[in-house]
Amino acid sequence: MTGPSSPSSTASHPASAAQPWRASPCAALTGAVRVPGDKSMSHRALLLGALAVGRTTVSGLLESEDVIATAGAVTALGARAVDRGEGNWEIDGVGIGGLAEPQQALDFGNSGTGCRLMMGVLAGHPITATFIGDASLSRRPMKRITDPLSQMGARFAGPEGGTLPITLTGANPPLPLTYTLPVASAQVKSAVLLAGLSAPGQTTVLEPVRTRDHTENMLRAFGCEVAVDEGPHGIHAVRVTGECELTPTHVDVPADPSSAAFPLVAALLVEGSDVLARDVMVNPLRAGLFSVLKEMGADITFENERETGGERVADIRARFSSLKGIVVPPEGAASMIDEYPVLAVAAAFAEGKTVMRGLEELRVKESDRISATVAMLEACGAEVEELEDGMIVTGRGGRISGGGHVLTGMDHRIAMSAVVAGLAAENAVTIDDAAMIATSFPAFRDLMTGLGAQIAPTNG
Ligand SMILES: O=C(O)C1=C[C@@H](OP(=O)(O)O)[C@@H](O)[C@H](O)C1
Ligand SMILES: C=C(OP(=O)(O)O)C(=O)O
Repeated sequence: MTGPSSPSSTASHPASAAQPWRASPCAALTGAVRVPGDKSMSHRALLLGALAVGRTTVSGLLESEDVIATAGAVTALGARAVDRGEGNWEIDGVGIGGLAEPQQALDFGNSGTGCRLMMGVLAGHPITATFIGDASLSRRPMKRITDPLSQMGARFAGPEGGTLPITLTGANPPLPLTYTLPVASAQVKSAVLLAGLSAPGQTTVLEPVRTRDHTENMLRAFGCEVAVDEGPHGIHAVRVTGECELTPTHVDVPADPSSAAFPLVAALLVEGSDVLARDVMVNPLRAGLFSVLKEMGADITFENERETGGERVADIRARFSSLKGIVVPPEGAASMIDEYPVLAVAAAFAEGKTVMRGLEELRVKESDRISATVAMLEACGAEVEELEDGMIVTGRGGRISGGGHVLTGMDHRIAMSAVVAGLAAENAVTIDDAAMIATSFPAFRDLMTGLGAQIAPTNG
């Protein structure tokens, strides 16, 4: 690919804005919290709202940097996303095919989901748009998206390696496609389905391993027919029929299980703790962490299980527990893909070996999350072995020493996991930069200190 030169100002967090923190051993964490709205659903609510005809309303939208980048892109494309305060948003949708060419490059900051799903949306629009992001997003692979969307007729210009900046010219109309996912990725699945909305006929994504199905669920809520069936060898086929009209609706976004993981794991590790996380989305394709922790002996209970807006929701209670190491089933990786860094922290406090494999995808997240997690645990005095596709953590069934300094590598989940380690370890843990936490969980420190955590900015 050839195309635009590197963006001039895409790093949302220049080095000068680094925010070093110290997380110190604390007494019991107690209380009830409501972590912010689910990130995956928030991106999708904005995108489907933009593609509907008329006004969609959203409550509980996650107002983090990643999601705000998507809201900005939606508005730059002519579908106004308006903040009505306290997580309530309105999106004035322009209909499938109705988005306008943006005046400037679309900057997705640190967000793989926003960027990749929007590529799918715009692949079905006869317009040209340039996608840029911060240093982390500019390293992440985009060929996984541009390959299927090229088969649908979209054109891409960008660096040979298939990274941002990329200029996309949409197809008019795109061709329907049947596509087998080469990696277990809900972002790739969603990009193809979203492009398929503009295609005359049926677009099918074949999933050898099931991934989060929020795009499918939310498309149904907007009145679009999505068929899911299980074929030979357990391969799931997800089909959308294009050229439909999306009807505006109200989306109520439940709390994000990937964010709830941090206070809940901290409660398991800090002696005497008892924490309740309210309204957490527990879609089985997202809730793998909680099953694994229970298998490790965690005292975790789902209370008040119910359904909200097409998704299962529960209040989750976690109490201090003695954990034991297990072999984490690799086939469940997609259902907890963002939770491995904090699971690895829990494993470091468990008795015995926890084996985590089948995690190649972790190498292409905001950081190389296998290397970054291993380095984090080593800095905190834990025993860990890095594997090509995962890691083995050996715990001694008690507190780890802590006392280390963790490099977060522009990765919010490494930063929050290191904080959890510091709260439960024998000695404080410092992190070089907490700034990225705002990409998914801006209120993290306030929420955690409200439970009794000791987390403070330092002078570096
Ligand atoms: O579709 C989504 O909302 C997401 C899918 C996952 O990425 P992959 O599709 O790359 O696995 C996950 O890591 C990301 O945080 C959110
Ligand atoms: C991988 C993540 O997000 P994204 O791919 O949207 O950047 C994450 O939030 O852990």
